[in-house]
Amino acid sequence: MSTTLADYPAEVRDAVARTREVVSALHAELPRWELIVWTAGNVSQRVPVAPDGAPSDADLFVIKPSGVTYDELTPESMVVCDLDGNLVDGTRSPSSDTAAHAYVYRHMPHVGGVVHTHSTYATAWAARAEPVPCVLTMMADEFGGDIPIGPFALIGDDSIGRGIVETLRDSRSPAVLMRNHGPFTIGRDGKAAVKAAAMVEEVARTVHISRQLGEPLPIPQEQIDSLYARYQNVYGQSAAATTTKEQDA
Ligand SMILES: O=C(CO)[C@@H](O)[C@@H](O)COP(=O)(O)O
Repeated sequence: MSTTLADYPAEVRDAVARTREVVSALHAELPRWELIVWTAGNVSQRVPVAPDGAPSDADLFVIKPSGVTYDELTPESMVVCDLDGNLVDGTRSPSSDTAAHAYVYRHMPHVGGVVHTHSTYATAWAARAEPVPCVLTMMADEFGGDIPIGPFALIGDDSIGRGIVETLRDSRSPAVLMRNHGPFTIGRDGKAAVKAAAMVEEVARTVHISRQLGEPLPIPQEQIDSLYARYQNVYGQSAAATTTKEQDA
């Protein structure tokens, strides 16, 4: 007997409804940042079922319905699956990458969001199976080093998800370029994964253009580490910055 959303407590059903709104809105970011053509991309976000929000294999996730154009997407059209990729709620078939997203959520509990695109420059690097070298401070900030290449894998079973996890498990990068296919990104939530998808396309383009006119210069590892630590822990509206402003007020 398959599980349906009605089998979950009201708190989970409410969390699913909120996550449908988030994931539906995040899909508009893919055409906004020119990361996709037609329907060639998808976003998902984990829905923890534990009352304390701790991730577990019992979690659900919300993902795009397969083959639906972004202007047709609504929160109600989003599909809910369990971490085995089984349909829990939805009137349409889930994304063809559902198994890959589910595998990532099962094997990387810290991951709350997954994105897949075929963005042009990142996919061009994937076609050559060449990692994007860390030659920009923005790469050190967001990726902590080179952007790695994952193995060639056919769509539809755990192959792609296994390749994503095996590649990213020991990497600081939130992005992997699956050989001959394109980028998959991860994050603490869907928004973080969409950001990584936008950033991987941006740096893939910049490094491509730079290499047309010469060899980009490497950044020493200790500088990469310093840039990564600052960006991940201090950049933006960090608590430290806010506290300082309050003290000065
Ligand atoms: O790469 C592929 C198909 O080869 C898919 O990721 C892409 O077409 C998006 O599929 P969905 O519309 O999410 O099922």
